[in-house]
Amino acid sequence: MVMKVASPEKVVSITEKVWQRVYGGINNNGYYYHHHRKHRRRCSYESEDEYEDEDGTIQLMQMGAERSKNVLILMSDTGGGHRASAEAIREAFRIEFGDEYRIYVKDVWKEYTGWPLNDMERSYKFMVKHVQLWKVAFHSTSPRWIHSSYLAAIASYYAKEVEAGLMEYKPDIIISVHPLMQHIPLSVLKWKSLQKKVIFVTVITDLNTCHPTWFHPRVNRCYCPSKEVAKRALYDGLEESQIQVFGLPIRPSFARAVLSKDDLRKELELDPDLPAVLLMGGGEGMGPVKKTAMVLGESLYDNDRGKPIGQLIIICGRNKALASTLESLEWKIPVKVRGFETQMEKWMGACDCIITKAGPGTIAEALIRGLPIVLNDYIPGQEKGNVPYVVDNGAGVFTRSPKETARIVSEWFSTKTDELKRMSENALKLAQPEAVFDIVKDIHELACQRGPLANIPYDSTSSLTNVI
Ligand SMILES: CCCCC/C=C\C/C=C\CCCCCCCC(=O)OC[C@H](CO[C@@H]1O[C@H](CO)[C@H](O)[C@H](O)[C@H]1O)OC(=O)CCCCCCC/C=C\C/C=C\CCCCC
Ligand SMILES: O=c1ccn([C@@H]2O[C@H](COP(=O)(O)OP(=O)(O)O)[C@@H](O)[C@H]2O)c(=O)[nH]1
Repeated sequence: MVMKVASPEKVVSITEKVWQRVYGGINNNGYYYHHHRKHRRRCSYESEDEYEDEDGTIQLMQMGAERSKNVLILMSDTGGGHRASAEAIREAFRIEFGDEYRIYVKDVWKEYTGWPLNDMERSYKFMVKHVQLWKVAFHSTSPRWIHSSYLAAIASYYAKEVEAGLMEYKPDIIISVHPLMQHIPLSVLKWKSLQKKVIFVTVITDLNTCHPTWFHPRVNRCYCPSKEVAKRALYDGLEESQIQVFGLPIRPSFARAVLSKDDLRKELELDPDLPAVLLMGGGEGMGPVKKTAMVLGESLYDNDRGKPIGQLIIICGRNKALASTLESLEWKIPVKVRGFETQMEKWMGACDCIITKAGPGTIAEALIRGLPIVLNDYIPGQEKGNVPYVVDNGAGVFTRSPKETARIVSEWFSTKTDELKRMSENALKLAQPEAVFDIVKDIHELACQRGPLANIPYDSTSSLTNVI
């Protein structure tokens, strides 16, 4: 692996100083040299044919390029979607780049700071249960001057803790998949003069009406899952060059799933012939799941013929109380009640349609599987815009009424199978299974474009701060 420093004079001299302090050597051609080491080609500033072998024994190499790069993904379990996206990104890095990147998925706030940052999961659960409270909190914090000043105050209060939390992982790249994880880490990077060393990108996990805290003008990239979100980002002051629209990152197992519906049904012990509806409410099993299940249990049973016209799979996520209540009920139709499932691609692949609250992760996954969607609820604010995203694109319907939901599904399974098929086709048109790969490849490109300062080891960044 070779590198010639092609950056402006100033960078060369800064780098030279740091490099001399750390390793003590730079040759006349501007190549950094290292004895007797060969490495697989990774990020490179120049093409291989510009390689010059000094004397046959000295190998030239890119500064620090032989080590894996550390990627820190910042997330919080406020809902299930942020973790699912973080894991999707981790898996896509592994598939695309093997050991070139070392990935850490962390809630740094929870591990290193104090209240209120370390307790966001509980606070969020409480607020969305009292939905009006969440609505007020979401909208009242939307103006930039409000959330910026609030987050700036928290950043200065927890500066040391956040710094310790970030530096523990010596990140070359920080990826935030959470709306409240831009301002504070970016402030810390600024205070530590690490902005040139560390790449910071945001991967937005809301499909439409996202909160403006997602948009921070100092990010290197802001990955927007839809054109609607990109428009908001531009409106909020991000430059076009900062924005990329690839889609919402979904676990690669969804994109790469190959098993047929018949095989999946066998594996999951489902009825091989009856149409199947999947009922869920995000990672926490939220929304009117119980009531909907009970009405479906009746409406998917044909009383005249004395047999079911469909089967029901209910995934309750982390809502254990819901799972045990549903398990204790008597059903006329085949019903499977499950807790938190790790192989959602299989359950979705085995079903014919889905009923869910308007969680962006579940929606994006269902689209990839071509499942028509009945949206039966949404969290005000960030999930509101997901309803027109699905309905206006002909991939599903919205109703809050469990009775109406049951009627729609019964019709899809009996008299309106053509509508079910049409919606399934529309769902597949909206799907973006490759988004997560496009995102990690773009991040890799960013890492490759970074100048040599990005490769200076963390142990030497105090020297870096002094010379910049
Ligand atoms: C009138 C003056 C008000 C001054 C502010 C005072 C207090 C703030 C109180 C509450 C904070 C409200 C935060 C609002 C911003 C939310 C941004 C957002 O979109 O959050 C969404 C995430 C959840 O993720 C979503 O989950 C969904 C599913 O459930 C779905 O998957 C979706 O795709 C996801 O995006 O929400 C959070 O993470 C909220 C955490 C709530 C933390 C409450 C803590 C309350 C205490 C103090 C606040 C501390 C820090 C927050 C600073 C907020 C500044 C904007
Ligand atoms: O048992 C479950 C339930 C949900 N999920 C995943 O959790 C995420 C839920 O995200 P979404 O944005 O739909 O809603 P949230 O949970 O954030 O409200 C999706 O990726 C689901 O596939 C899962 O893996 N197992």
